[in-house]
Amino acid sequence: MPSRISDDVHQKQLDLYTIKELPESHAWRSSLDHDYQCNDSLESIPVIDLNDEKFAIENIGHACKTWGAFQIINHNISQRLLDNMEEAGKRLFSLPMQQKLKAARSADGIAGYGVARISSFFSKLMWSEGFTIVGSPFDHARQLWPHDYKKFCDVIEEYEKEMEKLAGRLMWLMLGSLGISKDDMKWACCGPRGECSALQLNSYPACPDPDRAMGLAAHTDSTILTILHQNNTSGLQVFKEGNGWVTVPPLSGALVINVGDLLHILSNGLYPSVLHRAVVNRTRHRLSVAYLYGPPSGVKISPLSKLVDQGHPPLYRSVTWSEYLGTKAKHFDKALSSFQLCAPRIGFANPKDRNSVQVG
Ligand SMILES: C=C1C[C@]23C[C@@]1(O)CC[C@H]2[C@@]12CCC[C@@](C)(C(=O)O1)[C@H]2[C@@H]3C(=O)O
Ligand SMILES: O=C(O)CCC(=O)C(=O)O
Ligand SMILES: [Fe+2]
Repeated sequence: MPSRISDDVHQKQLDLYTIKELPESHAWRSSLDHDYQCNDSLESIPVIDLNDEKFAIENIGHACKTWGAFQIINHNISQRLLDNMEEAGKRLFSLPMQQKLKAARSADGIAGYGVARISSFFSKLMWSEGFTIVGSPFDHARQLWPHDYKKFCDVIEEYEKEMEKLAGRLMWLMLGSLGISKDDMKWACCGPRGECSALQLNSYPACPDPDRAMGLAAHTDSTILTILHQNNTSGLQVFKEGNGWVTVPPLSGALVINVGDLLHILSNGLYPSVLHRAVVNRTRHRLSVAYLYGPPSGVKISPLSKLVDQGHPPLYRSVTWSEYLGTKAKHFDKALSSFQLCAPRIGFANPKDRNSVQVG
């Protein structure tokens, strides 16, 4: 695993839209590096129709076990809202750099504009910029558009509201496929939970040397589940044991669902969190919006008692979301295993370091 690197370069955000040649600071590898290649010839993550709930539960269970990710269609999020969200992201990232920096994420903060938070674990920089929203985007939006922030705030508010409903529904479908009911997990049924999520807007400008660059390095999300909207440009890849890296093709109107580390813990390792990354492209700008869904802040997450017995001891100790996020921020891909109680039954362990920098 890369250890945390603390130098100045990670605080700097270059204007990637104007660079004509890949700088050494962003060159992750030689274009001949086989570890980087992706294997798209076989299969991709399942596409599940939520209109057919009975089939959906079965298919979701299978997808969570085998891929840790799937796409959904007929999810009831309107195309209008997805388009508006994409438009809001474009409007944000196309601002001049000095304007975007007015909403920069502070050194110890979570929300705002900046390089990928996981950058500090790598010696090379990623070919992307991000904007994180936790709760209301009002303060940052006002800094970005002092006279015209309402449009952005309205879209974000509607998007967060709709995503929260969808995330709750998906959580029950995913847990339902393990035989878990609302009675087994009382904490998840309580009232409004606006504070249990974050919205991450990612922008990947066209890159002059995409084979040597990295959009967003391989990681798992520290969530129960993540709902990802990608524009019509591919870039997201998921890692499947036995297959390697597999592209998730953008399907118009579909949303990508990732199993996060907290569902990995809740399911006692039955639904492993998915390792994923974003690669970049020579000609097209890519945009993605991730809705990161977690439990209410005070709730302790541990393997669900229904999934634990003498033959299946709990594999993880309990942890709150904020404790987990803190551990992830410090230890990155060692976070999950640091909560492990004993050796896992299934094949999952910390993946080999697939982000290692090989220059040459
Ligand atoms: C709720 C969160 C998950 C996240 C850290 C954060 O506090 C807000 C940003 C999230 C994100 C998005 C990109 C990938 C990721 C690993 C990162 O660096 O920032 C995730 C974080 C996470 O899941 O740990
Ligand atoms: O851009 C993508 O497809 C991936 C984004 C992502 O993994 C994230 O925001 O956590
Ligand atoms: Fe992610």
